[in-house]
Parts: sequence; structure tokens; C-alpha cells
Amino acid sequence: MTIRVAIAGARGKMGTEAVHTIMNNDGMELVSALDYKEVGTSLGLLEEFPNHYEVPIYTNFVELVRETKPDVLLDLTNPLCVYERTKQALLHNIRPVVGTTGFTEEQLEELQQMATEKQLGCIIAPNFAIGAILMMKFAKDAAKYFPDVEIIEMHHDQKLDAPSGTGIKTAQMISEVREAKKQGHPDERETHTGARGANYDGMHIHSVRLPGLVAHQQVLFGSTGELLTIRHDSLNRGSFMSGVTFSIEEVMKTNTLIYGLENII
Ligand SMILES: NC(=O)C1=CN([C@@H]2O[C@H](COP(=O)(O)OP(=O)(O)OC[C@H]3O[C@@H](n4cnc5c(N)ncnc54)[C@H](OP(=O)(O)O)[C@@H]3O)[C@@H](O)[C@H]2O)C=CC1
Ligand SMILES: O=C(O)C1=N[C@H](C(=O)O)C[C@H](O)C1
Repeated sequence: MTIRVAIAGARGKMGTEAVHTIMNNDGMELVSALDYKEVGTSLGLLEEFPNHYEVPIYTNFVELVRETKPDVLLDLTNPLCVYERTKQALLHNIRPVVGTTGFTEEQLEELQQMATEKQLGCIIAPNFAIGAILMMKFAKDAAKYFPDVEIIEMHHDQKLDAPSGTGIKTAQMISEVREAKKQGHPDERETHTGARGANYDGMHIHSVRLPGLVAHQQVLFGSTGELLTIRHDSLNRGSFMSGVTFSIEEVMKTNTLIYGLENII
């Protein structure tokens, strides 16, 4: 069966790459794109893919669903709009695959409940790169032995959310095996607000934003006389594409919400 995919965020850094990945996949068909403003009526892919029809662009989700009948909505957009659209997709029985980050824990819970009620697959993947997933798994393992941990995530300077979805997911995974604890000196205080970064169960997450970076993270564990560093670098957005393909295939086989690819690889 060919999986019919619609995409939101097709013109973005991730979206551009994902469009090519889907167009080159024999098991998938890119049937439509969702935009939020009128910027043209097609993605202009005919030169590169002359045997394909122009992929139509919609600004109205209901129309997109009615006219192009996607199985899956791939969302690579913006933390401000992703929650409402993911809900809308589930309501219309479209399976969301979401790479967009910035969900609150309450939003994730609500979507989980909705997917379960609808018996519909939904994948929310804070990071599609296999190396990043392994980094998070290894960090979770290491935290059993090294409870003192700090996370440094580093991204390009166009990123809207901080900490990154990967940084938060790493802290959540570590929290599953580590008692919440306050790190550092009990009397420490910030002389400049934010110096110690975000705090998740006592773990500090530091966000670096610089031009030239893509997506990088190190998880630092400290103990008596030793330091363990687990690091992952995405050097380009190609690193995310096998995870995108995998998620589109997997979301068709499940009837619940999966938050994080570590649960299915
Ligand atoms: N899970 C993963 O592995 C990865 C996740 N990400 C996440 O994916 C998201 C996109 O990243 P990236 O491609 O770098 O960002 P970009 O800003 O390059 O792309 C976002 C795209 O979404 C469009 N957009 C914004 N708002 C809406 C809306 N309401 N409806 C439809 N489209 C909209 C933007 O249009 P316009 O520019 O015109 O506003 C833009 O084309 C981010 O949340 C990022 O954190 C990124 C990399 C990997
Ligand atoms: O915005 C990005 O670029 C990325 N976002 C995701 C995140 O917030 O963790 C995944 C990856 O780090 C790239």
C-alpha cells in the first residue's frame, strides 16, 4: 500500500529535505502541503520530478483533507501552531508524524488521550536522528551510575524553542532512572539570571544558539575524579531523514501515541 502523506512546513529547512525524501520513496506519495499564508499554489517540483503531478498547497486543513485524503500529516513547523494542528489531524482521522518541538507535558498528555480514544497512530519525535536517540538511551543508562548530570544543547540561531525538544526528552528519560536531586552547592545563587540554565528535576539544561551550528548536544556526567561526556552532532538535516521515513511507516502500524523513537527502534 502506498502511504499518502501531507506535509506542513514544506518550505522550511526540515520540510524542504523531507519533501525530497518522500518524493524519492516508492512506498509513499506526497499528496498535499499545508501552509498558513497564500504563497503560491504548488511546491514547484515538476522540474525535478517531471512524472509527478504538482503537489497542491492548501491553507485550509479541512479542504486539504477532503480533496487529497492523506493517511499521514508530517508536521515540521513551529512550536506555536503544532499542538492545535496535531489535534485537528487526529480529529479528522489523519495520523500525525510530528518533528516539531515545543509541546508542554499537558499537551502531550491530552494528545495521548485523544489518540487512544480514536485508536489512531501518532508519532511525536523530538529527534529523528538515530545517533541522537542512541545518545539519549546511553545517557539514561549512564545516569544509573552517575546521578550528577548537566545537559548542553547547541543549535543554529533560528531556533524558536529553548530548551530543545531533545534536551527536554533527555532529561525526561534520565528522570525515569534517577531520583530528583538538587545539584551544585546548596547555597549557590545566580548573580545573573539564567546562569545555571533551565532546571528539570534538578538537572540543568543549557541552551547555546549560534550561526554555523545545526543540532548538537552533550550530556555531562560528573563523579569523584571522573567525567563522562556523551555527545551527538547532526551536521546536516539529512541526519533526520531515515527517522522521518521510519516514522511515517511505523505510524501506519500503531493505534496509539508514541513520544520518542527510542520506544520503537
Ligand atoms: N524532530 C527532529 O528531528 C527535528 C525537529 N526540528 C523541529 O522542526 C521544526 C521546524 O524546523 P525547521 O525546518 O528548522 O524550521 P523552519 O523555520 O526552517 O521551517 C518551518 C516552516 O514552517 C512554516 N510554518 C510556520 N508556521 C506555520 C503554520 N502555522 N502552518 C504551516 N506552516 C507554518 C514556516 O513558514 P514561514 O517561514 O513562512 O513562517 C517554515 O516554512 C522546529 O520545531 C524544529 O525544532 C528540526 C530538526 C529536526
Ligand atoms: O530546531 C532544530 O533544528 C532541531 N530541533 C529538535 C529539538 O528541538 O531537539 C531536534 C534537533 O535537535 C534539531
